[in-house]
Amino acid sequence: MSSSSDDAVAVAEKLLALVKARAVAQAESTEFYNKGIQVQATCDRLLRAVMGPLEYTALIAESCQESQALQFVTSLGIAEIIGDGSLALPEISEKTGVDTQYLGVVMNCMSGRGYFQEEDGVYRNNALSAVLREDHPSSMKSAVGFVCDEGYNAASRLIDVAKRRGSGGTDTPAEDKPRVTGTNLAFGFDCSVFEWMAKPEQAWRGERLGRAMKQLHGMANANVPADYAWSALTSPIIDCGGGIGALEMAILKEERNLGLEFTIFDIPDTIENAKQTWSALPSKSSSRVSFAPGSFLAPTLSETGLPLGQPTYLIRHVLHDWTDAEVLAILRNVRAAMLAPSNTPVSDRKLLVCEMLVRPDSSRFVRTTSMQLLALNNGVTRTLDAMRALIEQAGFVIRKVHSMRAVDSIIEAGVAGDAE
Ligand SMILES: C[S@@+](CC[C@H](N)C(=O)[O-])C[C@H]1O[C@@H](n2cnc3c(N)ncnc32)[C@H](O)[C@@H]1O
Repeated sequence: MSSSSDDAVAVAEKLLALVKARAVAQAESTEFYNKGIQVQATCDRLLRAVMGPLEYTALIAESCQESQALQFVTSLGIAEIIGDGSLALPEISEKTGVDTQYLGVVMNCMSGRGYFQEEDGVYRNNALSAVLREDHPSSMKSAVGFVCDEGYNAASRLIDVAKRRGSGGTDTPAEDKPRVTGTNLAFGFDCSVFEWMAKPEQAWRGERLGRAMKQLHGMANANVPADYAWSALTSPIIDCGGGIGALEMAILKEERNLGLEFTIFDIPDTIENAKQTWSALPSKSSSRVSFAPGSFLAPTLSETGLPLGQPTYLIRHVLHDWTDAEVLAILRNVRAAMLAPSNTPVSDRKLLVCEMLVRPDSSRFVRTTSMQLLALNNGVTRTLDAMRALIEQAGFVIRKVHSMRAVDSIIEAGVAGDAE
């Protein structure tokens, strides 16, 4: 037996032990969640041990082809076209208007990864291809569209951005580095990806991003509403960069949270989208939400439009979109808004930062998403220490860090010092 197959057997035994331990753990427990992450990492270790460096490297390099096969079938709506029935390749080709031979290669790549059930050239949907359908209750269609289009194209220009920024690491002040991103180079615009997607001609991308975020976080952060004591927060809660309010939609689904009040703060175009989205939702939850347009990066507090002196400020999935200097500017503006005079004692005002953090045992999803955030807007997925340092540098004191059965953690902070 070669030493590499010895390793593979040891890893396979570890994998079996983990799968068995997960099978007997309580489905809603932290242990069950953590074992799932360990199973994923151990499967990958097993693959490396069995395949060896050459084949494994070729697989990683060519995974971009699988990503594009996924995009090909998803954007053509093949899962919807097949529906609950079955279709032969020429029929799918005719309905989608694409070359039969190209389609055959792509479908073969997909069925090799487990998508669609194929028998004698006839395809049916299965559990994997079903989530590519728009009408699936846990659809991943927009997530695939966004990751395989903006994410993929932006990442292909990461190296050009890194070269333009030059060496110097984090010691070189961000203002000395050109503000150019992978998306800027890939799509030819020069503002932030959010401003670009808010333009009327790119509205479809902005809407797709909104759905993609909901789908990806539904998958990776579904337990956040249950694992944090939202109902104990003091309202109103100002959600800075709250987007269309995807978090509020999840939190307000729970009866016990219906006493909370939220203000969604975001750039004006996104606020218009958010208002439209909430106008179609039941009043039981929509009556709990109000809106404030502005920019958390404006040069003065009054220009930001941030609601002032409120008890709770929330920043979710925002800081990872920005460089350290930009994060400090955002946090300092939020701190200034928090310090404005009001009836709530300053010592009771709270900042919540809800973010994905990089840890030594982070999953593959966290690591690939970090690449994507970097490519999209020069965003950085930080370690807890790096995030802590920025929050403290901006004048906050961290009170608690909550881990959840999710890729996100929640950092609770107050204003540093006796600021009143
Ligand atoms: C990744 S999304 C997160 C949305 C939301 N917090 C969530 O978790 O679903 C980042 C949000 O930051 C908003 N944003 C970007 N630049 C902004 C600015 N200068 N001021 C306020 N919001 C901004 C974007 O419009 C977008 O909605």
